[in-house]
Parts: sequence; structure tokens; C-alpha cells
Amino acid sequence: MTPPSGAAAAVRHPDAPAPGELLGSHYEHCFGCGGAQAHGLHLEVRAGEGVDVTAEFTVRPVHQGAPGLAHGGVLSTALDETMGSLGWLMHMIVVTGHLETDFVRPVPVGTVLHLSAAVTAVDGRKVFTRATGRIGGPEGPVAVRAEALFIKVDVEHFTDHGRDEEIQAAMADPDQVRRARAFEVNP
Ligand SMILES: CCCCCCCC/C=C\CCCCCCCC(=O)SCCNC(=O)CCNC(=O)[C@H](O)C(C)(C)COP(=O)(O)OP(=O)(O)OC[C@H]1O[C@@H](n2cnc3c(N)ncnc32)[C@H](O)[C@@H]1OP(=O)(O)O
Repeated sequence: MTPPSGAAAAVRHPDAPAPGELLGSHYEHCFGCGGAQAHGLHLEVRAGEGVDVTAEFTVRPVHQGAPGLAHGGVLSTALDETMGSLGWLMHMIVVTGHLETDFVRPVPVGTVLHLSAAVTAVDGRKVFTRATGRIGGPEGPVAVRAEALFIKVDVEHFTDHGRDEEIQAAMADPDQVRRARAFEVNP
């Protein structure tokens, strides 16, 4: 998870959303950010000043592992989704290759997890990221933290591997196609 010595700093795309702007969902059925997923995380991610983002996740009863506590896998998903959305700021489509999570404090149901994530380096198709989730406020104690390696892919990653019925539906949706194309014109 350590970027090689030749790795470069991340570059914010000129057409990236302005600092403070919501990124919007990349797919309405995404478990992390989609509005159509009843039990999803409904993350709303906001662009930062650099290649960084913030988001909030409210832990609901459907997200429990132990009684009254968030499931660790759900917390990892919240971190994963937040870090994955960093691709938007670089106009890259990225998927998770490797994800490591530290669970520092238990997170009760009802908690608002304040997430922040940033790209630490880019090396070819490899995007190195890290994220934290804090409780009690954006400056509160860290409850979870993660590092992840994302790999840049093209639209064919999804059209080649996704189940046909969802891919056909996505390709028939002009908004979805527009979002995918926006990512494709990466310099
Ligand atoms: C109109 C149509 C609609 C479509 C529109 C779509 C728009 C969508 C927009 C946005 C989507 C964002 C979605 C975010 C969701 C949240 C994030 C997730 O949950 S993503 C799901 C979980 N992840 C996977 O399912 C990946 C499964 N894995 C793979 O598919 C492959 O393994 C892949 C693509 C990751 C890499 O395969 P390779 O064949 O392309 O590339 P190789 O050569 O193996 O790797 C490239 C470099 O990366 C390193 N690498 C790869 N995997 C690694 C790993 N696990 N650990 C360390 N290094 C790794 C390799 O060593 C290599 O490095 P060296 O260039 O040689 O230095």
C-alpha cells in the first residue's frame, strides 16, 4: 500500500465539481450512493478543494452487526465508496483492487459517521487513497480508517462483466451514459 517512489501527485480535472459541490450518485442502484437502494448507505459525497472529498453516513438499524452496533463490513463499504468517488475529481473510472480497514471504536446505530478521503498518489493506473470516519462531528475522534488501492478501468470493465439486464438498462438511460462518457474523456 506504499506508493512507489516514482508515483505522482493526483491532479484535479479542470471540469471536476467545484469545492463544496455534491458529486451525485454514479448509479442509482449502487449500494453505497444510490437513491434506489432502500437499505443502502445513501452517501452524499462532496468535493473538497484538492483531490479530496467528504461525506456523511447515518448508521441505521439495517446496518447492524452486533446488537446496536454498525456491521464492520458496512463501515468498510462506506469508506470504500467515499474513496472510490475520488475518481470523479480526476475524471477516472476506478474500481477497488485492495482495501484495508482499521476499526478503532465501535459505532452505534444512529451515529453520523463523518467521512473524509483523499488521493495520496497516482502511479499509472494505480490510485492510492486513504480515508477516515469520525464520530461526534467532523473533528471528532476517529472510529474507522482505511487505505485502499484503486485501479483505473474503462467502461468496458462494466459492459463486459456486468449482468446483461442491468447493463442494458444502464445503456438505455441517457443520464447513466452521459456520466460514463464524462469519465471516458480523461486527458
Ligand atoms: C453505459 C454503461 C454503464 C457503465 C457505467 C459505469 C460508470 C461507473 C462509474 C463509477 C464506478 C465506481 C464504482 C465504485 C464502487 C465502489 C468501489 C467498488 O466497490 S469497485 C468493486 C470491487 N472491485 C472489483 O470488482 C475489482 C475486481 N478486480 C478486477 O476487475 C481486476 O483485478 C482489476 C481491474 C482491479 C485489475 O485488473 P487488470 O487486469 O485491469 O490490471 P492488472 O494488470 O491486474 O493490475 C494493474 C496494476 O494494479 C496492481 N494491482 C491490481 N490489483 C491489485 C491488488 N489487489 N493489490 C495490489 N496491487 C494490485 C497490479 O499489480 C498492476 O500493477 P503494475 O501496473 O504492474 O505496477
